[in-house]
Amino acid sequence: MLRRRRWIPWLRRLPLKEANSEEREKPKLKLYSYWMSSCAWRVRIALNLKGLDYEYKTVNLLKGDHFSDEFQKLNPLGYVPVLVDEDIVTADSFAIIMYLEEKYPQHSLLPQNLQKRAINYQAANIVASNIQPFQNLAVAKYIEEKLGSDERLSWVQHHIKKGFAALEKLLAEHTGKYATGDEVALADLFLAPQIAGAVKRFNINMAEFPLLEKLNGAYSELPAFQSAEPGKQPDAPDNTKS
Ligand SMILES: N[C@@H](CCC(=O)N[C@@H](CS)C(=O)NCC(=O)O)C(=O)O
Repeated sequence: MLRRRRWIPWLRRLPLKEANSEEREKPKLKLYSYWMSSCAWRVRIALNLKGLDYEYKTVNLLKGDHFSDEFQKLNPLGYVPVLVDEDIVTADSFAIIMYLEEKYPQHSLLPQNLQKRAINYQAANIVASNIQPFQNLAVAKYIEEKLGSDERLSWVQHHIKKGFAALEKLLAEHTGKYATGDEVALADLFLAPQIAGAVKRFNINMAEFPLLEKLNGAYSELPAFQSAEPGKQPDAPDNTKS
């Protein structure tokens, strides 16, 4: 005779319990980063703001780790940063931050106001598309080889100043304590590393860019920004540790 299974109410709770323990065992996020990389720095700020723990994987750009087959499987362009979240691999800081924003919506980086949101996209992309690519290691090295080291510096400075001048105008009517108001948003994650790098690495006089200089002061007081700084990273040389 076929015996009908008795419904045992507590069994219903089992899958939920399993899901919770799986959740706890989830591998941490992995960030492929290099201490000096301004692009990885943007993502480190996003991870900190969202309170996400991650494993730091060093890709030493000066030793050429980014040319290895292993790394190029993660990003065929061979650039840091790359984020691995279980089986999802994302390269490019903008793409990674948008991915984090969707998957981990806590501490949103996108203002509700559409105008502010659009300004955030624009300002972030001025840094990501119209400034940083001109100072990128590979490009700067190429300019130096072709034209010499003086030209390398003036090339980079020219593009930083052009971008900064545009940002000063763009943000003038939107800025508050941070780029587009009194909340930290997407643009700030791109501006902080770019301004700090301009001052420390490329000798830019920020007196020409008072709005950006003021923002830089505000960023330097935020713990999420501080712990993303190059000198705080595990692969930073001892003499740069802060
Ligand atoms: N658009 C990319 C750019 C990535 C990029 O240029 N990364 C730099 C470090 S900031 C890099 O890996 N450079 C290696 C090279 O130039 O060979 C992003 O935002 O992630």
